[in-house]
Amino acid sequence: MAENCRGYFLGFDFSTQQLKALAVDESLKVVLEEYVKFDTDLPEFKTYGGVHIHDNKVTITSPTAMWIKALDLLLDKMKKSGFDFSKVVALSGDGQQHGSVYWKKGARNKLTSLSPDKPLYDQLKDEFSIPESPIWMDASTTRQCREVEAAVGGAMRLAEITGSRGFERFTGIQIRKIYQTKQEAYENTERISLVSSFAASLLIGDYAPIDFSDGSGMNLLDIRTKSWSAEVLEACAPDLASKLGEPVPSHQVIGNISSYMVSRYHFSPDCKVVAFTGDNPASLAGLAARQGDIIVSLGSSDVIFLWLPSATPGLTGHILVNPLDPESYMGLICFKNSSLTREKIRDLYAEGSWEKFEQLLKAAPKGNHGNIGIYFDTAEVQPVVMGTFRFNENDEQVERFSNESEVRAVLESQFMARLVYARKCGLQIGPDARVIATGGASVNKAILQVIADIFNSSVYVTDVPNSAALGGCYRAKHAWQGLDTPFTDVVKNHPDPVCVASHTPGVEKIYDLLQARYEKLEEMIAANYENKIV
Ligand SMILES: O=C(CO)[C@@H](O)[C@H](O)CF
Repeated sequence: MAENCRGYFLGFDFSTQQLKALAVDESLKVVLEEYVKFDTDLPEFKTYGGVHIHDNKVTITSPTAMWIKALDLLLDKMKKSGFDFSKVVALSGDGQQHGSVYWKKGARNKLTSLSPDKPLYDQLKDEFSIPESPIWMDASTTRQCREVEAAVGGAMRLAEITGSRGFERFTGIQIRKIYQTKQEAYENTERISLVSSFAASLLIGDYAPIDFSDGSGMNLLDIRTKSWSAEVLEACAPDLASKLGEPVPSHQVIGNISSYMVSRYHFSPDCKVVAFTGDNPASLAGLAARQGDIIVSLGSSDVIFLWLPSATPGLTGHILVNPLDPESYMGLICFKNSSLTREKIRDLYAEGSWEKFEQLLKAAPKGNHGNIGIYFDTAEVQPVVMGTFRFNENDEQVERFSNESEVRAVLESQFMARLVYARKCGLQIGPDARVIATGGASVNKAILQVIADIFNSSVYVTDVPNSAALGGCYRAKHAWQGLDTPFTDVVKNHPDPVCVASHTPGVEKIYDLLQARYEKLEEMIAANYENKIV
């Protein structure tokens, strides 16, 4: 493929709260950034944080058609801004992991014959057998987790095959619930996409395949053979393989842009579309991460992930196929109570101001006088617990802290939890490890300082917070240049991460003790509350 093309590389990020587009030129200079925020730009869907939280508080979905309308809006905004679509030589993208889209019978006929005179939304909004897509925040499927684990020989066996034990948000588990509770709709479904492959389908004008990396977040893909595990599919729902299509390597060119996009937005008909993947695998690419880096993504979910040379599945966290090298892997641990929880504490105790939040944080000493607060506004991934729990230095439960202690407590407990689970996943943070922060909250230096102190490591950022969308650009460029070009060459102009926070000498004594208390207190609340919510 062309070496030094004079074109653009475009990346889409279908995340929980918004749809983003980023484009770079062949020197990796950003030439476009555009957004559609679901709650405010598409208020007719009445989402909060891009989602619908159902009355039982554990069923959480997003309207599939909202994502379609967001793409119409985004492309129109790009067109109005004068973006030259004809210069895009390759594109890719990502979607929030685990979410699923259910195309009803006959939808493919519509998808492959779209009229360029009308928006995608007008033509596709009624083509889904399940109009509300289950997404990664859902925690209503604990029973299905245990059923699928039992069917294949236990939690560890499921982890050995698919890289994870049964997790509530994982797609295969969600499909089992849909088969059990909406069987007619399931049988009226001709294709099940992930959010990533659904987005790619809108761009190629046909069903796009699921890639190995995002497919690793389904409890369905055998992460060693990179094919659907027949026994796990059977444990979830009948005739599932025909609805999923064949998975492909994440670097695969899956086709050219659709004639709809050429006619309506003047893309070049030769524009290549590279398989879309999950948002976290895309960030691994967008950060130009290397083995040894520890990525802390601070967004709607906080996620820790890292490049792994081999698969080491366990009962904590997840092993995914690496999006940049199908023979390598990616370790990942996800936490649901993240940015929205931090924002809630900011609104409750810091008058809604990050500046006030930072002042209060500094007013409380590191270690917070021994106060520990655990804030699970929505059922957490691990443990599956919901509620707010405050403990004083004597491990006595209390109703409330001072405002400054509430602020410090939410950050210290969140990042102690992240370290606890990362260690359970086998993560070792060596003296020269780079902790690279990304995501919306990575612009908040106060938060990064807490991470540096608790992780006992320096924290770096790059100046591109939209690492997932940027990962789409980089992956498109890699496929365009040809896979015999090492990815490190493709991203050689990527800005080096900059150290923005260093560990405070001596605080490890404080946090070693606090961390040990945190683990015991979390185990105690989990024992008392596990699964009481479903
Ligand atoms: O569930 C997650 C990862 O396993 C989340 O990070 C979602 O990908 C967020 F969209």
